[in-house]
Amino acid sequence: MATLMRFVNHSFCSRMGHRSIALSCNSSVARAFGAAAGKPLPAKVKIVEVGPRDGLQNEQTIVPAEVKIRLIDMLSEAGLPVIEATSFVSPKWVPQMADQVEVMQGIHKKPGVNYPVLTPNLKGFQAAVKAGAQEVAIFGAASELFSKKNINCSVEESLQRFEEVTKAAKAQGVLVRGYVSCVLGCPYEGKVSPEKVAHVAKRLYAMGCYEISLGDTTGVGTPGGMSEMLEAVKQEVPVDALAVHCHDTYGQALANILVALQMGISVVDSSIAGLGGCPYAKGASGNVATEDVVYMLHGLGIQTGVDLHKLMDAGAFICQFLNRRTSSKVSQAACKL
Ligand SMILES: CC(C)(COP(=O)([O-])OP(=O)([O-])OC[C@H]1O[C@@H](n2cnc3c(N)ncnc32)[C@H](O)[C@@H]1OP(=O)([O-])[O-])[C@@H](O)C(=O)NCCC(=O)NCCSC(=O)C[C@@](C)(O)CC(=O)[O-]
Repeated sequence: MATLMRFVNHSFCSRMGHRSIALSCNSSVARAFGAAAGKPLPAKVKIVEVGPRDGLQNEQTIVPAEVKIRLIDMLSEAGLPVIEATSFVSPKWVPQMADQVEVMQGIHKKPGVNYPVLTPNLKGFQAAVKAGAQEVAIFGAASELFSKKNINCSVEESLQRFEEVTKAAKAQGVLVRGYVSCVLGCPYEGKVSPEKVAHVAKRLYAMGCYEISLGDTTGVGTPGGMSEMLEAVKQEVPVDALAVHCHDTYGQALANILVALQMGISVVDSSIAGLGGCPYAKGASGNVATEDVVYMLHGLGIQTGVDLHKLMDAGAFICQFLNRRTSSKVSQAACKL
C-alpha cells in the first residue's frame, strides 16, 4: 500500500502545470469537417479504454493489483464509459494478468461504466463470471499463424470455442464483445485479406457479439488499407456494431481512426499513455494513446464524456509507476515533458 500512496496523493500533471490545451467541444466543427470531406462525422464517440489489460499485459515487471485497481478507478473518474479491466487467460501464457480476480474484486465499480474482461474459452468465462464480470470479450484473428501463436488453435477451432462462450454468456445474461486481430496485417503472415477479416467478424457477430473490435495488432495499417478493410466488413456487420483498435507502431493510428469515423464508426479503442502491445505479436508497440484520441475528437467537436485533464493524470500516474515516458503526444506537450 505504501508503494501505491507515493503515487496517488498528488496530480502529476497539475504539479508540472498543464499548458493551456484546446478542450472546447464545438459540434459545428465536426459538421464543417464532415461537409468539407463529404462524409459526416458522428456527434459522439464511445471510447473503450484497454490500458489496464492491453496496456499492461506485455509489461515484464509485474504491476501490483493495487496499482491496477487505482489506475482503473482514475480512468472511471475521468469519465471513460468502458474500461477493459483484465484477462482470464492462462497465467503461464500471460503472467501479468494472473491477479485478475483481485483486480476485478478491488475496483470501485462506477454505475454506468462497463468493465469487460478477456476470456479465450469457457474456463476463462466461468472464472470471469465468478469474479463478477458482467461483460466479456472473446478474441479471434484473421490470421491462422497469429491465432496459433496467441491462443494455440486455428481460427476455426477458436470460433468453435467462442460459440461455447457466447452460448453460456447468453444463458447468464453476460454481454460479449468480439475482437478480430491482424485486420491490416499479420506479423507472421504479412498481408491479410479484407475478406478474411469480414468472414471472422461476421461469424463473431452471428454468434451474438454485440460489438466487433477490428484490431490493427501491429499498427502496420494506413488509411487506404483501413478504408478497404472497413468496406469489406461493413458488407457483413452493421457499422453500428463495429469498433476500431489501432496500435500506433508506424504513427498511423489517428489517421486510421479518422478514416473509420468518416466511414460511420463511432467506437474507438485506445490505451492510456499509449501503453501496450500483444506478447504474441512481435514488434507491436502500444495502442494509440487515449489522451491523443480524446484531444482529436474534442478538437473535431465530437463528444466523448471524458475529462482530458483527469485522463492525463491517470496517464502520469501509471507512467510514473512504470518509470516510463508517456507515449501520448498530448501529455508530452501539455506537461512539457
Ligand atoms: C487460450 C489458452 C488458454 C490456450 O492455451 P493451451 O495451453 O492450448 O490450453 P489448454 O486448454 O491445453 O490448457 C493448458 C493449461 O492452461 C489452463 N487454462 C486453459 N484456459 C485457461 C484460462 N482461460 N484461464 C486460466 N488457465 C487456463 C488449463 O487449465 C491448463 O492448465 P494446466 O493443466 O497446465 O495447469 C492460452 O493460449 C492463453 O491463455 N492465451 C492468451 C493469450 C493472450 O492473452 N494474448 C493477449 C491478448 S490478445 C491481444 O492482445 C490482441 C487484442 C485483443 O488486443 C486485439 C489486437 O490488438 O489485435
